[in-house]
Amino acid sequence: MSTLYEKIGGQPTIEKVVDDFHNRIMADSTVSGFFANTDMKKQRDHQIGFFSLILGGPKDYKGRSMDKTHTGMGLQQPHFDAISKHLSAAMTSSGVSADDAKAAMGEVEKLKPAILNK
Ligand code: HEM
Repeated sequence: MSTLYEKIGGQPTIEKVVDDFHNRIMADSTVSGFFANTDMKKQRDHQIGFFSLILGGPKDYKGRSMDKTHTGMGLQQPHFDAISKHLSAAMTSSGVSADDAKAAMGEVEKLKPAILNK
């Protein structure tokens, strides 16, 4: 059975999704401020590694755990919803099918308790 990572087109699609995702985040003033001190080049590498990992692709994520990463940011449900919306839109505009995008967002949804850990 092929993984979601393979189904959506592997590394090239993930790279496209992450670039589009970051453009959307930085254009949204409700969430862009959280990334004011973030090295977006490093963030790009980590996001590509992370999405590969959670979609069943190569396990070469080099970043921190989701609870450690987001702790102390005071994140609330609306922040999570905004970021999820940008990720979902980035997948659709990168050619990921509606079904595959929905399945991928299901994996992201599972991380919510760790990300909104306060
Ligand atoms: C929706 C699901 C989310 C996923 C899958 C996700 C994933 C990640 C990953 C993989 C990293 C890299 C960690 C590292 O480099 O060690 C990261 C960092 C970060 N995330 Fe998220 N995140 C999510 C939601 C959010 C939300 C809702 C916010 C705020 C609105 C946010 C703000 C940040 C910031 C500011 C960083 C960079 C921290 C730094 O500069 O060290 N994330 N996230």
